[in-house]
Amino acid sequence: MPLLRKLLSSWLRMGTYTRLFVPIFALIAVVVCVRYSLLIEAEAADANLRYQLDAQELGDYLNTTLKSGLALPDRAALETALAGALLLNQDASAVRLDYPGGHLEAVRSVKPEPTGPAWFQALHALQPLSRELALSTNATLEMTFEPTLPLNRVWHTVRQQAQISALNVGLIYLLLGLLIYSNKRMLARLARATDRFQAGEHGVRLPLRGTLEARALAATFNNMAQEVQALVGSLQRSQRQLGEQLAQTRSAQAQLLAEKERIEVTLASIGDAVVTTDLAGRILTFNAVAQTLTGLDEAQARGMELHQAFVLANNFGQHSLLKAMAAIYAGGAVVKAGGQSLRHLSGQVRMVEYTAAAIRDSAGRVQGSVLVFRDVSEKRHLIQQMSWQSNHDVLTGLPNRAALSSRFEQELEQARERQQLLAVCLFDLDHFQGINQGLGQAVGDEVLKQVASRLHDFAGQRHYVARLGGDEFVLLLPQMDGRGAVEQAMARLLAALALDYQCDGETVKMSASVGVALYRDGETSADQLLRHADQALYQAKITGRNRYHFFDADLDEQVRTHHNRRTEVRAALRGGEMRLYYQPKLNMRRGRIVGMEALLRWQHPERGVVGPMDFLPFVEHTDLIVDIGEWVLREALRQLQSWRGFDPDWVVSVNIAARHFQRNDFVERLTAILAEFPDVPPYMLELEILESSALSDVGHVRAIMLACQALGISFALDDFGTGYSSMSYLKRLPADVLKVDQSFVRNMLVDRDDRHLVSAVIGLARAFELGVIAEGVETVAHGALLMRLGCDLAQGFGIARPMPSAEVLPWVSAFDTAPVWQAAALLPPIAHQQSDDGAGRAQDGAALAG
Ligand SMILES: Nc1nc2c(ncn2[C@@H]2O[C@H](COP(=O)(O)OP(=O)(O)OP(=O)(O)O)[C@@H](O)[C@H]2O)c(=O)[nH]1
Repeated sequence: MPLLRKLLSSWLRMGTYTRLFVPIFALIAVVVCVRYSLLIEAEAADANLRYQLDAQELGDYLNTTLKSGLALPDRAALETALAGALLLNQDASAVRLDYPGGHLEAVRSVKPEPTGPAWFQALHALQPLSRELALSTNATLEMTFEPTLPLNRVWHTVRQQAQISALNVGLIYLLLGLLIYSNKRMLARLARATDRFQAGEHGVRLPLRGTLEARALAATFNNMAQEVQALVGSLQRSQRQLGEQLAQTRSAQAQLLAEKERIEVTLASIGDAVVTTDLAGRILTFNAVAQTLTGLDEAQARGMELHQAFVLANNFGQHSLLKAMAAIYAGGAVVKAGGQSLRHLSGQVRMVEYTAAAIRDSAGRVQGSVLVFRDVSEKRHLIQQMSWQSNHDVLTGLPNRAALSSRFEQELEQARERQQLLAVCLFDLDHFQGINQGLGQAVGDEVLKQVASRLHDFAGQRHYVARLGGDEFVLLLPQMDGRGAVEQAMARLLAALALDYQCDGETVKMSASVGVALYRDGETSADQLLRHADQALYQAKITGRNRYHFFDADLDEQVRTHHNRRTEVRAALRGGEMRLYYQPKLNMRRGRIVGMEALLRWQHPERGVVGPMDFLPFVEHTDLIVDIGEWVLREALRQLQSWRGFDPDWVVSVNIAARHFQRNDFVERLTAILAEFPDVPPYMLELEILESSALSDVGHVRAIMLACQALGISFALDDFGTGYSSMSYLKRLPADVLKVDQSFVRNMLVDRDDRHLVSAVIGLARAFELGVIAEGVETVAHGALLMRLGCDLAQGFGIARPMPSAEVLPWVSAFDTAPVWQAAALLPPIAHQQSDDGAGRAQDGAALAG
């Protein structure tokens, strides 16, 4: 029993298919055993019956057959009969005849082999037979039978049946197996789909195929999956919504927290004092500034009534505060008050302004109040300071332009009413820029202060002095007795201003120029008077400085013209009407163009091309010349950028005005301009400065030249020979090239002095190892003489006129060194001391040119 239970329990643990197969197999085995034991039994019985009958029949046959042989007795016949008996019955193994004449025996020599297996033989379903027959004539016949053949037949039948059965069973198992396999596959698909579904793939579906059951199962699964998917979808949606709501709530919470924190931090760090109270006026919060301004800390202040902590020094202020707070608690509007004196715990009083407002809940009900106040003592002070500054010049302490303007109106009004003389004197220091540049800004400031002080001392109570800005001052002299008195005053003042200035232990020399405009009567404005004084000042400046000049109505027109011209030139520069023309520079001996001189032209919309002499004089003493110079530099560099590919050895020279060149920031700005054209090497640029401009401050000019040369730029001294420079000056100026002025070159063929001068300049250049170029070469004869004097470089109308940039390259390409130049180059040089003779020979050159 325990074994049976054990078997049952292990069977129950098996899979469905194994569980199904085991009983079927057992059942089939039992059926097969029963069926084949019955079959073997039936077949053996049948075979036994036939076996017995065959033995019986053989006995009967031999009884009959042997009778005649025994009667004779014929031994041979008997033997034949016995042998035939073995042939007739295959089961008979031996036949023995005993008769009175002897005995005979026939034995089967080859016994049949059993075909069945050993176990079958062991069944002994048929036994060997032995029969004895008593024949008539005292003879006995003994027959022996072996059941081998009938048993083989039984085994044959059983085996055949077994094969058929095995085939049947095999087929049944196969079909069953197929059925089970397809079910198993379906279940596996279901299991996979279920797993995927479980893993979150809610869109998974089973294909509707296979057996009816499989399709039904797939449909059921699919329906279920669909419903679950819909369910999960809606669950996820609600979860998402919930999540979003949660996130919103959290973010709102975070915002609220941040807001709260911000408010707290703001309250703590705000520059204003903030106090909040409840409806009874008791303090709830008291920020850091409130604590500083009142001297109370928060713990002390909390719970106090507002007016006990926020104590206003005067009774009226305190009373107004109480009234305002009562109105606010009753729902009143915001109250602002300025100029209140707040008493600190220490007794100190500060100026404050405050704003009080109600704090309301969401329904609009008043919950308390907030009082914001700030210390305005500093602000007041600042306002006072600003008001002073708005009317005064900070450096000198004198009234400024704004203050002057209102005072000027008053003085003018008074002069008009009383018919008195009012003198408007505009002072400008002479070459003040030089003080800044040479001695520094601080010394410049000090000089300005001392000038202001001297003017102020002179002005006293009666007159009025103001600083307009820079180094310009205005002095108003009201109630003057006449032009003579003004002249005397000016002379005295200029003398006072020309006295030495002591700055930081240094003695500074400085003078001033004054422009004076007089108001006698009539309708004129302060602005106009100042303009007139300005024009007079201009005259004082151009007539030598350190002097006064009275406004002259005749000159007014001329100045006005200058002013208009300046305006026009400025507009032309801005409007893009300026052009650069280029004049080629030729190495006459080599017949090669070595560069260009960039020359400024104004492409006037009405007047056509205007030369620089017609407009530069109006602007050369103004900063406009700097703008023009920088435009020229940029334009020349832009042009060089495109010519670089044509000839990288060209040098383009640009004229720089003295005012531009001597500016403090010249090198800095030039560096910046060069940086805008990184493809142009600085050695392609040459700056031409007038010899005369270089003479004004050799030290300064030299420093600028050296700084530019460090950048790679070269220098030419223009119009050389006209500036009367001394050798020592020339020695100090690091020029690269001297440019012989065209006025000498032009006349050198006919004027001996000029020829001497040209020769001297060339000799000077040689002595100082400088390059030399001659301008004004109008004929080949000029060139020939220059080459003979030792100057191979030249420019002038004889080579080419200045031309627009677009014409330069075609001109250079077409330029052909005429044979006359080459012939001239072959002429022998003239020794400098022999230049007189050379002139004669120069005539040969002229002849050649002709
Ligand atoms: N130290 C100092 N310099 C100033 C101040 N305001 C302007 N400047 C300089 O004053 C100079 C005024 O120069 P200008 O009047 O144009 O020229 P200048 O050298 O006096 O030459 P002229 O007037 O033609 O004689 C400029 O260089 C200004 O930079 C200042 O407050 N302090």
